Amino acid sequence: MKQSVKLIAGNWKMNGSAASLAEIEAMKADAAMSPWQAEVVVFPPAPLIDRVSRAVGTAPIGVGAQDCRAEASGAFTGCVSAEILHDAGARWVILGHSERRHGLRETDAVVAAKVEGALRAGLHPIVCVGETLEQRDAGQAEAVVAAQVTASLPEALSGRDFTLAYEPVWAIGSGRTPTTEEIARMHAVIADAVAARLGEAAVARILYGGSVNPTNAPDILATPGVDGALVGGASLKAEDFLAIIRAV
Ligand SMILES: O=C(CO)COP(=O)(O)O
Repeated sequence: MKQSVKLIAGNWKMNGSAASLAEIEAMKADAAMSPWQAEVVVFPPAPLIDRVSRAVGTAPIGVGAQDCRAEASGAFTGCVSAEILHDAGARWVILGHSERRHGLRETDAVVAAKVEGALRAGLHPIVCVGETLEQRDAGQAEAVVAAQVTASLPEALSGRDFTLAYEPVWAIGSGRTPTTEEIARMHAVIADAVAARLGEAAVARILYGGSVNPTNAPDILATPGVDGALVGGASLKAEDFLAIIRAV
């Protein structure tokens, strides 16, 4: 059954240092003041996962990684497996982010293999999909996103709890977002594609990501079919991220 609690995920991307632990402390203080209505997870760069996990302690903040290698171990210099991330304290992993699909030419098949790796290691996957501006302008957005969903989700997800994130490539870091009607429509397309791929019983939380900020978060989070947000830039400062968490 789909979790009714919304998920607010903070993707730090290639930002952060030991000084970022102060943001975790600020989040913990806020959570201790009054309970959040959302599930909250932060995704620091891999070398910070251990320290962030320790800083979180028993606070209601999940910790995840921004990517993993599909294999469990081996001669893959510079790569990190889901098992290693789990050992460091991660319980979540973002897979198929557009900055990896487009910047690093990661294919749907590679993403699907990484999802299997995440499940094997006990990490909860957040699989990202989204169209480019060219694809949107050509009227292909829904077909592109549905095809990404179909090809990025392995059979192994049947009956499992997982998360998808709709992140239009043109909305990431641009200050531009689709209208809430466009977001609602695409989330329905994604839900249909999940059902077609994994069966009617399959349900996943579907997040929206791309230029979410404290101002637009209330409308986006109230949009039908939106089960939370994947936040980039606005997750780096506790003040902004907390405003988005409190918008739920
Ligand atoms: O890519 C994103 C989150 O994964 C979105 O980034 P921004 O919120 O900075 O647009």
